[in-house]
Amino acid sequence: MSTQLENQDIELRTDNLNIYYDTFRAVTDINLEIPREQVTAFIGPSGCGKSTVLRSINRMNELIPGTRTEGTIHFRGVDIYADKVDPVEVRRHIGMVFQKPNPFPKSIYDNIAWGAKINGFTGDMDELVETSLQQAALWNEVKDKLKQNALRLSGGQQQRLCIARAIAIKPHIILMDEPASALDPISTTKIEDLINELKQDYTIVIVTHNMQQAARVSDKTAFFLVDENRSGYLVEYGKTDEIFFNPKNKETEDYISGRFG
Ligand SMILES: Nc1ncnc2c1ncn2[C@@H]1O[C@H](COP(=O)(O)OP(=O)(O)OP(=O)(O)O)[C@@H](O)[C@H]1O
Repeated sequence: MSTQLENQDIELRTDNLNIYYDTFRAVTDINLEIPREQVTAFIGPSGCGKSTVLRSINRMNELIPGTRTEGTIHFRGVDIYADKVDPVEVRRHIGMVFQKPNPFPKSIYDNIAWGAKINGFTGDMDELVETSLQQAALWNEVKDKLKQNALRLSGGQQQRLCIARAIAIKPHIILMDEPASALDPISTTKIEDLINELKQDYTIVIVTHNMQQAARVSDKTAFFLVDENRSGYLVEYGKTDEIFFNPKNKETEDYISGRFG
């Protein structure tokens, strides 16, 4: 997939995105411009379609039978749902980290090396493993036990390993679906610090139920609600400071003040 940047500041754009599970329209007319090398947070009550939109960004939704996507998503100028585009290739550019850490039941080293090999990496594997672990702020904790099974790491370490695994493929975007919700406060802080570091090199989109977390880590925030048909829609999208402290929309204000104020 050869990409071309339309606008250097915009990494990805959705236009009139509608996503269905069979006949149920889970989200309606989502129009978003995700800025490059910044953090965008998706917030809103349960069921408003945050994860659905997130998964559509790297075509993970298609792995769920009965899903249908209308509208377009352009990543660096390329329509990622076009017929000629391979979804596996899309996922190489747009990686994902899930709510529950899901390392492979293999060594720490192999967790990183395996994905890179499958994706055709032929360079110095030791170096890739080290730099990926360093970027994920895990290297110092695991450098002496790279052959140990990853499942023996703590939950927070496992999640940073999953981030290292995503980074090793050298994506442009990392999608994170509630990446810290299963972790203790100290591990959560580490993940948040890491997100702040990573945005120097990556575009990050994060779903979170934690308003404080959205306020701390994101540059832009998208607030979703459901309409009378239970379909999710975008109420307001803008700079995080404005969404939290000076929202334009009454519904945003009510939600933020109820959950955050
Ligand atoms: N695999 C699926 N099959 C059918 N319906 C689904 C599926 N996944 C999600 N939905 C429905 O789509 C809507 C949006 O769900 P989604 O998980 O995207 O919302 P969310 O805002 O991420 O919720 P939460 O905050 O609880 O994770 C909901 O009505 C949900 O029931």
